[in-house]
Amino acid sequence: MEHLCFQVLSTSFFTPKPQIPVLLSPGAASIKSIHQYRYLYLKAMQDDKFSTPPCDESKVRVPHVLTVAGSDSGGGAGIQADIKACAARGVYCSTVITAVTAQNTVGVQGVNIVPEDFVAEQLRSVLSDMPPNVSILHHSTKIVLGENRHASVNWHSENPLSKSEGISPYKTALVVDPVMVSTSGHTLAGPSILDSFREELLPMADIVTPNLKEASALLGGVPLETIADMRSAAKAIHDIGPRNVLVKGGDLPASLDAVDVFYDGNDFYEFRSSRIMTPNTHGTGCTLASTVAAELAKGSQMLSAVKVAKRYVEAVLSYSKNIAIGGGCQGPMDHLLKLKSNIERRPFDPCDLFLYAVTDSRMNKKWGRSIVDAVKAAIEGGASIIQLREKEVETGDFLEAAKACLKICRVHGVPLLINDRIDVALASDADGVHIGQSDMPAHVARALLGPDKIIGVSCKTPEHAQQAWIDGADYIGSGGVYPTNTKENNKTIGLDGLKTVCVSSKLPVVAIGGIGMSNAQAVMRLGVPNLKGVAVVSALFDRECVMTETRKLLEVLKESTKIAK
Ligand SMILES: Cc1ncc(COP(=O)(O)OP(=O)(O)O)c(N)n1
Ligand SMILES: Cc1nc(C(=O)O)sc1CCOP(=O)(O)O
Ligand SMILES: [Mg+2]
Repeated sequence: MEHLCFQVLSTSFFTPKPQIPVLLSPGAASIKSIHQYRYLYLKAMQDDKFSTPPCDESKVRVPHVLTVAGSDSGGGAGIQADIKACAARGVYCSTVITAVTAQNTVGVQGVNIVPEDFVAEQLRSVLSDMPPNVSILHHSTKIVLGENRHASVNWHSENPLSKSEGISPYKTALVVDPVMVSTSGHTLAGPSILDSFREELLPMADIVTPNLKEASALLGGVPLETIADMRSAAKAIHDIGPRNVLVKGGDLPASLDAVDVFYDGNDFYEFRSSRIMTPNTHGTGCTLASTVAAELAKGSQMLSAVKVAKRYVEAVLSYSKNIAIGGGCQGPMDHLLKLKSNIERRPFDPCDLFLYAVTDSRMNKKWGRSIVDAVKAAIEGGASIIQLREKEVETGDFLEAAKACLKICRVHGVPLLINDRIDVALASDADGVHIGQSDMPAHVARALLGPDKIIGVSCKTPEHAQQAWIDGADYIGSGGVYPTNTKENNKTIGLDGLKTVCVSSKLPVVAIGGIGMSNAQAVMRLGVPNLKGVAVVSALFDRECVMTETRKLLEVLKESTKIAK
């Protein structure tokens, strides 16, 4: 049986309804299925039964891609790639499975094609209930044209919908990514299937995204070796009927960059990205098409959708270039890079607050040391968490310092927080922030930083502490326990004030303000269970040797825990 895998994205251009992207990604189904799909889809567009159910104003509609695709048991391509790419791009993805493959990084061990009727049933299920709410409905289908590909060759003439006025199938845009030749070089479609592909699918497509080999196959085997060849190919494929063509040049010989050529029928656009040397390229085609679908689902125009998809695939490839999944020669990518970077971070442990070193730009200047040197020394001395409190440093320098400090902190497993500056924390990917009562509200910081980053909030009263909990803080900094010269006009709350804050909250607390060798034990002996440590500036950094002072303070703190026991 000859197979032609292709990836299709369809977008409705019914006016005044917004676009509906539909992505067709690698998988298996018969040609009949795509016609059934289009029939159902078009029906959904006009039939009351399928029309969007009422949605009350308070509910939020999400962009939705329906992927009709094959399952890749290895998780790198097909349905799995589409779901992950859509999730990563913030788009809901429902699925119709057209084939189940047994495959891994070594190869494909088996394919089990889902019966056509059951593909159609899945389509009906999704389309009838999760419906053509036209502004957000997206479909994604990856199909293999099977033996019975001729079954619906005359679909257009047979299907009354295709002829009825205003419901031309051409009003539903379709993007086709032909997977005739896989990234691994396997030919997935024989020559006889190409006619049906050219005659039936390309003319319906709004974008077709072949790689070089596929573009060549579509054009009867013309050699494609230069960017000029790619332009000619894009134009020739465009002449077959799709509204837009993206010829992917990943395999272009003698090119340092990966160059893709996009042609919209009027203009050519070249997308260049640096070539990422990695064996982990399985699923790039699916991912590109899924991302185009997802971006269209969000309302992008085609050119912007392609641009964003290119950037996303490049970022995923770069992130995944050294990951090891499976023992075969072509590994998958890891689409959820943003979530992944959060997983790599060690979760916050309240015991991290034990010896909390807070840097100070004036003190570093006074002692002629860089922020990075100050942080290194504090970590060597045993600081368990670092806060960069650099009030007088330019933003660019602060960011560079934060990135450099983060590298050191990660090596030692010490969390790095940024004082006040959510932007610097985000840009440097620091572990979190410390904010005060006059800084950005903690709930806003939480919304910006996401669920994983550490947020500390300064609290002088039980009310502050209660609000910090409500706002999603991870810990409280409470002080000034003693008078301090480091922070101007700081109100001293004393040990009693500290205790009041501690007992009014379940959040872990770190004490701050005027704390050093001479009084750290008194603070720790307060004996409230959620008081986890002391935060110190001048007693560490307004000293000649930061490492020695940190070490000495650590010993004092350890002593205090022994005494407490
Ligand atoms: C651990 C810790 N606790 C309290 C503070 C003070 O924060 P804030 O009130 O925002 O004052 P500034 O540090 O921004 O001057 C802190 N930085 N760290
Ligand atoms: C940054 C800061 N916040 C305080 C608060 O009371 O919230 S006290 C303070 C300064 C702490 O510096 P030192 O350890 O040199 O006294
Ligand atoms: Mg502040």
